[in-house]
Amino acid sequence: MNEAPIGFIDSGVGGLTVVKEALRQLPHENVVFLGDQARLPYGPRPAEQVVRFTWQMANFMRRKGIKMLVIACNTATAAALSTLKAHLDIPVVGVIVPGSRAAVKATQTGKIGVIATEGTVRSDAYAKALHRRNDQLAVTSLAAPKFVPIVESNEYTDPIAERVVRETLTPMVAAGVDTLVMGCTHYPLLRPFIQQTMGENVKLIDSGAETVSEVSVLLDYFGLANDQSGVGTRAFYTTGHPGMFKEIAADWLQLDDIAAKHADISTEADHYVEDIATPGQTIVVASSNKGKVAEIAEFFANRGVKVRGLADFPDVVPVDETGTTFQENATLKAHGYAQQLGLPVLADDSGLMVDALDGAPGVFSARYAGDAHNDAANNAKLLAELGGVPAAKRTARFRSVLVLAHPDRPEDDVVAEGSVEGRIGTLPEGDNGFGYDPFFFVPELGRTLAQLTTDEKNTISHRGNALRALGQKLDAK
Ligand SMILES: O=c1nc[nH]c2c1ncn2[C@H]1C[C@H](O)[C@@H](COP(=O)(O)OP(=O)(O)OP(=O)(O)O)O1
Ligand SMILES: [Mg+2]
Repeated sequence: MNEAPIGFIDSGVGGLTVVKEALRQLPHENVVFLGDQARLPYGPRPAEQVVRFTWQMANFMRRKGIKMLVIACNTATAAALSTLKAHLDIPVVGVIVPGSRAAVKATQTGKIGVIATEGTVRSDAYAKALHRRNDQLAVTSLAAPKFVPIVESNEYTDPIAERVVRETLTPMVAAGVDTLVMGCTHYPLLRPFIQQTMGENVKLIDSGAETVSEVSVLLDYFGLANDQSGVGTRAFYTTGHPGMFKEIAADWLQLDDIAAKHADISTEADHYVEDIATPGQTIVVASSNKGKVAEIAEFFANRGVKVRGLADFPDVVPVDETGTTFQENATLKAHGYAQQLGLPVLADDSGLMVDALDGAPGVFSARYAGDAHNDAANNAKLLAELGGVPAAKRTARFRSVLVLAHPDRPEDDVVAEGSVEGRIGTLPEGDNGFGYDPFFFVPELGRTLAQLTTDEKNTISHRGNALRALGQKLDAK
């Protein structure tokens, strides 16, 4: 457990100011970061929506098996900290209390300023936290909605940033505070301009940095600190484009080997769900098709779940596909293997449906050219059958039906399906994938499925779509 990572979540790159401090104060700890850049900024959004987005990030993090969750975002802390704390059985830390505590400690005159997003200012969370400690404090709050976009667009060192900071902070300068809380984790990237505008005597409080001190205390308190020596692992995810993220992260963290990955959290539950697949969990996929198993394994790897195929169970007796529909065959396979193995089993039955061939080969896709699984023979037959059919009439789709069966609860099947539209080419293109992939051209991508990586194929394929639908059904249960 102590080697489990600490999870940091934010609406964007701002949370990296917290991660930076964590890498400095807690270098042995393993760290996972997620920035929801695709839906940024959080500041102007209604609190109810911020709560839902924050749950999606938290559920993504739970799949990574984190031992502690840091909400490295003031807007999300103000909106969602209490509900996350109430439901999760790991420590959850927000940035507002540590920032307030540091401000109370720093002020001499009792005049404290807070700059934050509209959402945080509207919630009044800082003023409340400060007044809970000392109701004599004079608190001036100011929303700075232009700061987050400047940081996210990587312009935080530009002259334009200097001007925006100067203009925004004019009322704060007039308030005569001696301590200013940077109540948004994006703002420390603008620190030089903020300090210059406020004057060198004003103490700036970095709420994120203060939070890491709190994390450090809690790790010891709960006996969760990682005793390993050496530098921990760092994993970075963004819901946006990894390119821009990497640039800012590399600059700010002074790390040049940042591997940032795209994360799709749109299918995560936007509320608390009790059972969530965590690392160490294994799913048995009822398939002897290596390509299929590899795709399903890749999908679940992003969620921390290991996948085993039938190749791992050499004694299992093959189940015949005697059904007339994908769903019948998937059900036969899922139950046949679940009974034999005594484990929950996920089966996929899939196939290609070509319009010009009235939906053939359909459920017979695997044995189109005979009994054996012979991709080359199947593709040759497909080309022969389509001989002379012009490109515009070669429309087709792949379909996948998934059935998840439990050995002891046969009535509890979860069924999901997905499809992808395309066109059958005349020459094979690409070496990845399996089956009919080299001939399945996807017009929107200008490539065949065999020209995509497994990850890319999953984002658009029938199987990927079916897996996402399955995930949603499981989360809703
Ligand atoms: O993404 C795909 N890319 C290319 N071809 C595909 C795909 N998805 C299904 N297909 C075609 C080929 C396969 O041979 C047949 C599925 O038949 P299907 O019975 O579901 O699978 P299978 O016999 O290969 O393995 P198993 O039954 O052990 O899971 O449809
Ligand atoms: Mg089969």
